[in-house]
Amino acid sequence: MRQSKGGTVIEIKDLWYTYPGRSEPTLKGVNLKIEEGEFVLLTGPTGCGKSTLLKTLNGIIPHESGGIFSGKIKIAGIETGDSNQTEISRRVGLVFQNPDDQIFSTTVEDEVAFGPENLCFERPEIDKKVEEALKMVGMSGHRFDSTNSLSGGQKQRICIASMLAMMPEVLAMDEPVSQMDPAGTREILNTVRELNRKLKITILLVEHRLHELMPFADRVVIMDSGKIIFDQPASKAFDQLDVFHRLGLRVPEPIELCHTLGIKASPFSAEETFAVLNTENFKENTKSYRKFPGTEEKVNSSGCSIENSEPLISIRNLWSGYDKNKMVLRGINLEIRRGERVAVMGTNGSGKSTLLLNLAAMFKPYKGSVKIFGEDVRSKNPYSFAGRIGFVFQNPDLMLFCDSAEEEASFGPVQLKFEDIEKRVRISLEAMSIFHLRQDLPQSLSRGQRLRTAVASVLSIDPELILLDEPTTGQDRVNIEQMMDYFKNKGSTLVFCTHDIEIAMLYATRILVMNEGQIIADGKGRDVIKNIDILRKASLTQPPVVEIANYLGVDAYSITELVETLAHRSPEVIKC
Ligand SMILES: Nc1ncnc2c1ncn2[C@@H]1O[C@H](COP(=O)(O)OP(=O)(O)OP(=O)(O)O)[C@@H](O)[C@H]1O
Ligand SMILES: Nc1ncnc2c1ncn2[C@@H]1O[C@H](COP(=O)(O)OP(=O)(O)OP(=O)(O)O)[C@@H](O)[C@H]1O
Repeated sequence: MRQSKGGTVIEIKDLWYTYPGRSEPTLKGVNLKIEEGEFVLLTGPTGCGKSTLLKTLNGIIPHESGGIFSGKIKIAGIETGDSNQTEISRRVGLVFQNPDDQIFSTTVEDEVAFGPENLCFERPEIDKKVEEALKMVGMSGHRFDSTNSLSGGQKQRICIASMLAMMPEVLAMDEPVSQMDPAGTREILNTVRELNRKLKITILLVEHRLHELMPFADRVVIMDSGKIIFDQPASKAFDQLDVFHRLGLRVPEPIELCHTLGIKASPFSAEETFAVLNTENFKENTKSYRKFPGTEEKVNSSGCSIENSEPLISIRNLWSGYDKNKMVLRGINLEIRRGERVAVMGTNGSGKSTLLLNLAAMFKPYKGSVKIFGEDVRSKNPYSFAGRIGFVFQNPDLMLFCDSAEEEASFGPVQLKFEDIEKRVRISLEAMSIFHLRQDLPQSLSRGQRLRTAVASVLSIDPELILLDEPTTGQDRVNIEQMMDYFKNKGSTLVFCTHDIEIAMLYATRILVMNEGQIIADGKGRDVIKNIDILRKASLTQPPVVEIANYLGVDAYSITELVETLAHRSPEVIKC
């Protein structure tokens, strides 16, 4: 059992860091003090330096990275500048942003055992730690699996388990749950919080989805352009909502709702919001509300005019997988028409990425048929669809191999011998807000910037069908909106996997819910999310605003709709 020592565990003084080859520093005088047992949420716009800061804590920067480093970091009693990597990693566990950068063993068991082995525990103790850590992340059944056979969310669970098996004094986590389903996210964050409380493990966690994290954090720190510009207790963080809005960060729906209604309150849950709204004062005020400023219809209400068009994709009884003895997709029937924006949701490992790979003709069906643009994929070479389908992998790094973002975006148009390459590249880089980074080496961009580079490389071929595997992970609000608005305004046919129900409700014309390789629901978002049994089966939850509407006894699917519903109802009708 760890011994609590009390006091300051992380102390960063005037930290500056410039990556090799860059003229501008990425960290510009960071000062931060964290006490033992604190749970600190670190957020900020994409590319502001969060991952860079985390890498300085476990010594990767500067010990492995090179570059120009100045300032002091004292962590769990040692100075990182004077200590070697082994000494630092005994104290600090870093969960990487990209699980593929962290995982290097071939089996799950070896991966999780690696840390305790290095700490020289006896074999029975190592086995016990592996078992406990896998149990904590819900992966006990995968102990002997190959790490290559894991889905994105399963890989993230293994990365967390590897760190939990060591029980370091400080756990630095870089978007550790970004690819996890909502139920899994909550379970794992509960576990981390429990360890934080019981064992006083200090947590510094980077995340954009504040609504998922706020119930767990003690303190919120915001970075912008390499500096810490905000540091507040979690309970007071949203008193300065303008900071979040100005930086384009996502604000939890209950807080955004209260703000829109002009109520000064920061509830995190639907229940707390209901308590805030269920006051005489509020009910009295609703009498005078007629039209709220800045409310605009955003949620998608229909699958629109596409119902009669020819399907672009037609799938009949599809069985598919990586091994013929273990089918992943089991009897999928699906049609997708031009202009639809389909969100694919469901538990980690339920087969979403595998379905997307089938839609991209990267698999041949084991049983059943897949027709893309009317052509049966069995009789076609996948390359014959080049230029017509654009696919972005869950891990964008798998598709970035050029020397600059600009070259990435021009690769497809060059291969397809388009004439207007320059124009296509510019439009796609601008659409993803990375035109200013066009000369940068993709590997030297932040995760959010790399993901947008990968999307730009697909947009530049202007494909008929766009397939994106979790395109919103690790992005701030502004970038998510910009990307999804682009597809919406262009009328793209888009299929995207996501665990983000709020984004799916805002941008998908249709939601598919998967469970154990089957589609268990398929319809308009507002119909799908009413079915609590389906949501539970697929590890999903209703968006907070819908839960709040349920509490109030009204029908609304977005903040806008809820505000307008409240405005047009007599307060007595609201079932408070
Ligand atoms: N290896 C590298 N070489 C050069 N520059 C880099 C490197 N890694 C990151 N940078 C630059 O440092 C800045 C901060 O990147 P970092 O990954 O720390 O941002 P972030 O806040 O974690 O972003 P995100 O939310 O997208 O993950 C970015 O502008 C990026 O281009
Ligand atoms: N390359 C592979 N080889 C063997 N099995 C695999 C491979 N990739 C995925 N699987 C297995 O197929 C199943 C479905 O994986 P898939 O990646 O399609 O799930 P997912 O729903 O996209 O999950 P996530 O939400 O975690 O991304 C999982 O049980 C996974 O272990």
